[in-house]
Amino acid sequence: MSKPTVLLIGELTHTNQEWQALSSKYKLKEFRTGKRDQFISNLKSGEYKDVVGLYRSNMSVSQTGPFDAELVSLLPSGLKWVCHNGAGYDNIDVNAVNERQIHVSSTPVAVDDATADVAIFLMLGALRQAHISCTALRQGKWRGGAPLGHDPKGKTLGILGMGGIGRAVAKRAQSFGMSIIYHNRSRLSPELEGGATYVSFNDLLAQSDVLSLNLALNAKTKHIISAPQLAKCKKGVTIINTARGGLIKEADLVDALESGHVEAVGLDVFEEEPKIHSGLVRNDRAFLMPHMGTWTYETQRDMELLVLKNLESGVDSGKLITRINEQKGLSWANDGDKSKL
Ligand SMILES: NC(=O)c1ccc[n+]([C@@H]2O[C@H](COP(=O)([O-])OP(=O)(O)OC[C@H]3O[C@@H](n4cnc5c(N)ncnc54)[C@H](O)[C@@H]3O)[C@@H](O)[C@H]2O)c1
Repeated sequence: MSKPTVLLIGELTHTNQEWQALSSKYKLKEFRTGKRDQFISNLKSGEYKDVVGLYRSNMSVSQTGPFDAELVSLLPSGLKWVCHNGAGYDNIDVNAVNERQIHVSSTPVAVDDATADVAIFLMLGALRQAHISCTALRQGKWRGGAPLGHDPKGKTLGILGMGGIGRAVAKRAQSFGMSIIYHNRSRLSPELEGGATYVSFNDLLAQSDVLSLNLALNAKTKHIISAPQLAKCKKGVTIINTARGGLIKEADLVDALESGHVEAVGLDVFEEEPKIHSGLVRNDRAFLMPHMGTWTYETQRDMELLVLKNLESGVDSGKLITRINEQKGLSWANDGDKSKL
């Protein structure tokens, strides 16, 4: 029997050996570099017609563009497994893949600690308005007139989206002496809540001293924080976003920051990356990072390994380890015991 064919899209950084080792049981194809036009032409020419599973990532969007309805419609008819590197997968049209019954995995869990670390880093940086003193120091101005910052101790941290990362942020923030409230699609079990208090969305806005966004971006959550929600926040609130830029209407956030209603922000993600609203760049009370949530050796390797494990598990046993939420419970997408993460 011939070996199944799998396709790598984009580069691997830490697991090239593991990928090559798969050649013992699969035929390997690669599209590491190139552009969308070329990828589409390869699809149309039948170069990938035998591919049953593929590896892609948030980074490989620069090679193929998003897996939108156009691209999904051109994927080989025998393709069953799309294994995605990234906890967020807003660059995959979930309706289009579901219509074709293509199974999709992402990389939750592996990203939790590193992204939560960045959320805490941004929170402390924003509370201290660290941008001002760090910039002044390099300009030879020592503290440069930096204002006094704020301690996290005794403050209320509100978490919107209490999934893997939200819970990891909560755990860290508790050790700073913060009280934690959260809002989620559904209330968690006491075990998962870990001492955090479930509140309504409006109460979350009204009671948080620091508001951390930790939910996925989709049609329902786009601009979930814009002018009306910002108006409901406490005056002087600090806003942290490590999830996706499109959750916040950036122009409204800039207005609220300039008026002082929002005292400081800590942002890792932006509405039109890599473009950043000029009102954020010029504001000293904005502590900014260029989407570095999972940017560590250990986490990047763990994520790549998890994608390869999903690919193997899909192709070899017909089950994914970390299937995307939108496919859980669908009759054609049953992972049995495997979907436990
Ligand atoms: N900055 C980075 O580098 C980086 C790294 C990893 C993940 N992320 C982003 O972080 C997001 C969260 O990741 P995760 O692994 O914790 O996801 P997750 O699926 O474990 O958790 C998301 C939570 O949000 C909740 N939620 C969804 N819609 C909601 C709504 N309208 N209101 C309230 N809660 C809602 C869900 O119920 C779930 O509990 C990802 O979607 C991804 O976009 C960013």
